[in-house]
Amino acid sequence: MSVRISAMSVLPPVRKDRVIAQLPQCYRKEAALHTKEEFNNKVKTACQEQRTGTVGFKISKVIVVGDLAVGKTCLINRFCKDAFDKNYKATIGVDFEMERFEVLGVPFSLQLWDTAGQERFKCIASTYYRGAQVVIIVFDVNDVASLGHVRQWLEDALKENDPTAVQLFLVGTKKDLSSPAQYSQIEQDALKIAQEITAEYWAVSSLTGENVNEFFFRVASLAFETNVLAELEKSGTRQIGEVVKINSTSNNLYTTSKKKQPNCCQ
Ligand SMILES: Nc1nc2c(ncn2[C@@H]2O[C@H](COP(=O)(O)OP(=O)(O)OP(=O)(O)O)[C@@H](O)[C@H]2O)c(=O)[nH]1
Ligand SMILES: [Mg+2]
Repeated sequence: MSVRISAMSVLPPVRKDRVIAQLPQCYRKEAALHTKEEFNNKVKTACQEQRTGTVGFKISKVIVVGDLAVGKTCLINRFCKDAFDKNYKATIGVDFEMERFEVLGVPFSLQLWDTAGQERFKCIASTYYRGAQVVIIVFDVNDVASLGHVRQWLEDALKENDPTAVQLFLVGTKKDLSSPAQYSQIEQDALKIAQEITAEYWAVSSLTGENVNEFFFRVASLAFETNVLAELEKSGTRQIGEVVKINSTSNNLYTTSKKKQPNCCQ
């Protein structure tokens, strides 16, 4: 497909450690968006046959929300810069990072929006919530109150988005600071909340890096899978990447364009 080749030649190649060839597994089967071991077959075939349409050009918007100082910025910095700062510097409004991946041979990008948890910056931050395909709600596994505020963060994030089109993750941070006994206690509550709000649950440490890459790879993979499936659905019987024949009896294009677009990407 000529368009794809030209786009790939403009962009620098994706980093070797951002190449995803297998579906990364969930953290807890009890609270996962799905528990399949491999990428969806339709998705695999579409990628092999280069029938992924516009997915290769897409940038999925991911918003990261949660109480102040739970570790949102550190989580993003550990993944994007492999860095950790032990000093707290509040995020004012928002920051964002771009991460490029290659999933099943197809380029795919995440735009990670790091938002402020502090009340006084919240209204600035919330203006950036719109158009998110993924919402990551962060809490501190050593701070029960931050877990208690998860539903409020969810409500705020969903006010700006189509709840049916959003993939939700619940992430407990600072795992390095909790003892196994303390951790397993809060995990019970977190799993319950994750199930109730249909979120996938993860626990990480940005200090040690535990599960940070695994988590973001999982986010990229599930967002990618959803995008390809939406693209396949949109194309219906029409083959993505093929020339669409338009003639007087064909209203194929119009029916396609009337369909609801997935609420992702800007
Ligand atoms: N031990 C440990 N400390 C962490 C971890 N993640 C973050 N911290 C510390 O927690 C504090 C707050 O981290 P931030 O990432 O700035 O928190 P935030 O959620 O971005 O805060 P706001 O921007 O105000 O919303 C900092 O002092 C970090 O060093 C972790 O995994 N382990
Ligand atoms: Mg921050």
